Amino acid sequence: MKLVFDGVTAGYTEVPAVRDVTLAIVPGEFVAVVGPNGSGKSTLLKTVYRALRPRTGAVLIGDDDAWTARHNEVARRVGVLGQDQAGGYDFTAREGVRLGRYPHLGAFDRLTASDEHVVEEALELTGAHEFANRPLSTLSGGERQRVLLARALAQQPQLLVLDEPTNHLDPAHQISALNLVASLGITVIAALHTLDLAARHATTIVALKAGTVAAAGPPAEVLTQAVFRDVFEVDGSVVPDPVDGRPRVLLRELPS
Ligand SMILES: Nc1ncnc2c1ncn2[C@@H]1O[C@H](COP(=O)(O)OP(=O)(O)OP(=O)(O)O)[C@@H](O)[C@H]1O
Repeated sequence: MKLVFDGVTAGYTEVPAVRDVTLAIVPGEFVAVVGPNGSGKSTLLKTVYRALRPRTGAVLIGDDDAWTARHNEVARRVGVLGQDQAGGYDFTAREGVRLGRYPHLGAFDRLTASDEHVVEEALELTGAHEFANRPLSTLSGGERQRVLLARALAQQPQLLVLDEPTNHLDPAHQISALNLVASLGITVIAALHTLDLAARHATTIVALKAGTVAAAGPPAEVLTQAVFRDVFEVDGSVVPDPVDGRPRVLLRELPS
């Protein structure tokens, strides 16, 4: 599914948190949105999943404006793992994942056997089946994060919006979660803090600085000395991993 930001400005006060963002994301791309704290990553994602309406500009999902299309159509197509999205703590993990099927159901429909199959598959893929019957309130941060990812997958979306999906995850689950979403072949836009993960998993990196796009393109074009310094205020280099040859991002403090 295509995703377009056309001159998007959005925010919470008179000072916008993202300004005049224009990006065209082609179907199947894995876009990592990176940038320092407060640079507007979550705000930009919120304009896609209808948590914050752009003040000016438009967000297009496929050929439809995210904000004027019928809500259910957008909900069906867009899977979301947001920040602080825990909610429903009395649910078990499995019940939480079942919520991912609701956009596909009519008002009085119940989950069918095939819906339940999709739910079980999402639980398995994320490894959340191990604690599927436990209340969400009893899960660790990383376990809950895997349930939220399973819920987004259970929706079988055409576009996945992930706000710091690796938050709370241990190294093995960080890698498996990003491999998993990349393997789906759908369009993914994910706010990521770890540049190394962005370099290894994304097809495109968008670097935000103070709410505007400082650089956008393939990882090798965006993760440059200039961007490390100008956007992140660190020194950095990208080197091939000695084992698999894929990129590794090494960061250092700026020389004083
Ligand atoms: N609900 C809100 N009300 C007012 N200002 C907000 C609100 N949410 C975010 N902001 C401000 O908007 C700006 C962008 O925030 P945003 O959460 O998009 O940044 P981010 O890049 O996701 O940051 P982080 O890396 O810390 O998660 C920040 O200055 C933040 O303080």
